[in-house]
Amino acid sequence: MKIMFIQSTPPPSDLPGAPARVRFAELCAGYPGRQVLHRLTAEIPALATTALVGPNGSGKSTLLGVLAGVIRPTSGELSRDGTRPAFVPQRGAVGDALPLTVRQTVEMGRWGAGGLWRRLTRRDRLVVDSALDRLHIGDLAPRQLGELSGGQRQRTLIAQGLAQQSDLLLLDEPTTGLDLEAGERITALLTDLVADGVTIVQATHDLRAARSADACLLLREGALAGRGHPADVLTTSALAGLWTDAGHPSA
Ligand SMILES: Nc1ncnc2c1ncn2[C@@H]1O[C@H](COP(=O)(O)OP(=O)(O)OP(=O)(O)O)[C@@H](O)[C@H]1O
Repeated sequence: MKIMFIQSTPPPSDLPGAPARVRFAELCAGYPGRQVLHRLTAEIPALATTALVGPNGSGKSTLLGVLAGVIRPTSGELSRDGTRPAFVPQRGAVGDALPLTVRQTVEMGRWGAGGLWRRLTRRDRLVVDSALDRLHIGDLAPRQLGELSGGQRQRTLIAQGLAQQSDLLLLDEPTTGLDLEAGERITALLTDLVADGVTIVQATHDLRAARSADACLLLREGALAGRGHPADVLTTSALAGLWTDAGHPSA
């Protein structure tokens, strides 16, 4: 898919030698009456993990929304070939009170393949089983979402994303609020998914997770404050400058 608003030169590569899964140039986007993203030019390398980092309100979720195709750019150029992206929302955005089991939650990932509430096919059920296994939550399948720990719920949401069988997985804060071990398990899992052919983009306040990514986009007030390898982007001085007034991310 390619949306063109303004012609501009292609952006340089964030991972030298790596093909891009998504490119955008001079991209502007936001909400009615409120522009949030200002002239972003970057690319998301294919078969790699990219971390979107920045203070609260810097536009990370909005950029994920643009990449997911649910927020339409107001100007600029966006090119995202390949399958429809799968979006994994913030854990907190999924209500505790929803009367859904883990399995039903993962099955919702198949709705896009054939519409709401349709009967699942045998193939759908196999895809769901495989996503549950991949996230090691097969034994939790009958449990209610509201009974799960933060890490278990996060794995359920990622399984729902995997069930969409997209080659582009967009995650909003997948490790934020988890303890060290649960966060590291999620990070390791995302790395494994890349080896399976998936391109990962995650918005995160978790600097450990961001530093283990292959590429990083640093946002400040909706503009790009840095892009490239996390070691080059997430420097002490860059972070100190960004978070002076905005509180600190988790180291
Ligand atoms: N639905 C909306 N309508 C209007 N403005 C919005 C909407 N969603 C977010 N915003 C505004 O857009 C700006 C960027 O928000 P966004 O959620 O993209 O930031 P973020 O970097 O993901 O923040 P956080 O780290 O707190 O999740 C904020 O000023 C926010 O108030």
